[in-house]
Amino acid sequence: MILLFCGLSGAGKTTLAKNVATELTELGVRTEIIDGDEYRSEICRDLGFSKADRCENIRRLGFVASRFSAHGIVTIVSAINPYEEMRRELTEKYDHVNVVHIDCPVKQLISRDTKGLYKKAFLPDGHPDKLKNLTGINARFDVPYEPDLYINTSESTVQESTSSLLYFILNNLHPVEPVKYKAAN
Ligand SMILES: Nc1ncnc2c1ncn2[C@@H]1O[C@H](COP(=O)(O)OS(=O)(=O)O)[C@@H](OP(=O)(O)O)[C@H]1O
Ligand SMILES: Nc1ncnc2c1ncn2[C@@H]1O[C@H](COP(=O)(O)OP(=O)(O)O)[C@@H](O)[C@H]1O
Repeated sequence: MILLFCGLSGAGKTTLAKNVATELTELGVRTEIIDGDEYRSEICRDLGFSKADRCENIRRLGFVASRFSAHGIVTIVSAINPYEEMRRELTEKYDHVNVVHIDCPVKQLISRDTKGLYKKAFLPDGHPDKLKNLTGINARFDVPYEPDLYINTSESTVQESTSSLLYFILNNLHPVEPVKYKAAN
């Protein structure tokens, strides 16, 4: 099972992925988090934030997720994943993909500003530190069309949001299916 998170920076993706992974592990459910930020400093370090690079990023994360998921591991892809076309591509390509929209109003994100990115996006044009492509401010984010789960982190506590996610995962777990290997040629 793949949980394909999408949501703006600071919405709560990392917090909820880690919390639910802890709870699942305690229940004996094997879980893996594929975090956009983390993979960007490793196998996606060649990628920036253009549309083409973001799409390539999501393709790579989706592929890795599919390998974990094929072994019965609950796999959370925690990335902004801003384009509906990419979410659809992965949903069609791999089995048991669930889109989870981690939502939060931009006004609240600007006040959270956990990484100082929003402050940088609002710097005047021409400022050397200005962030020109922050998703939701000056770069596109497609609101997901009919996500499998919607969580608004401005309306619920971390514990409540974690519980919604945990409930969803436990109710949608699939039995492990044998992994099929294709010969490379
Ligand atoms: N311009 C711009 N826009 C969005 N995010 C930015 C940007 N520059 C750096 N960052 C940092 O990169 C993290 C997002 O990486 P992702 O791999 O999740 O992005 S994407 O799915 O490919 O759009 C994101 O992590 P989160 O804050 O956890 O979402 C930021 O820390
Ligand atoms: N209901 C909630 N769910 C998740 N995070 C929340 C919630 N309410 C407040 N927060 C806070 O919002 C911030 C989210 O940061 P983070 O998880 O790093 O976001 P992201 O990974 O989407 O960039 C954290 O400081 C977290 O404590």
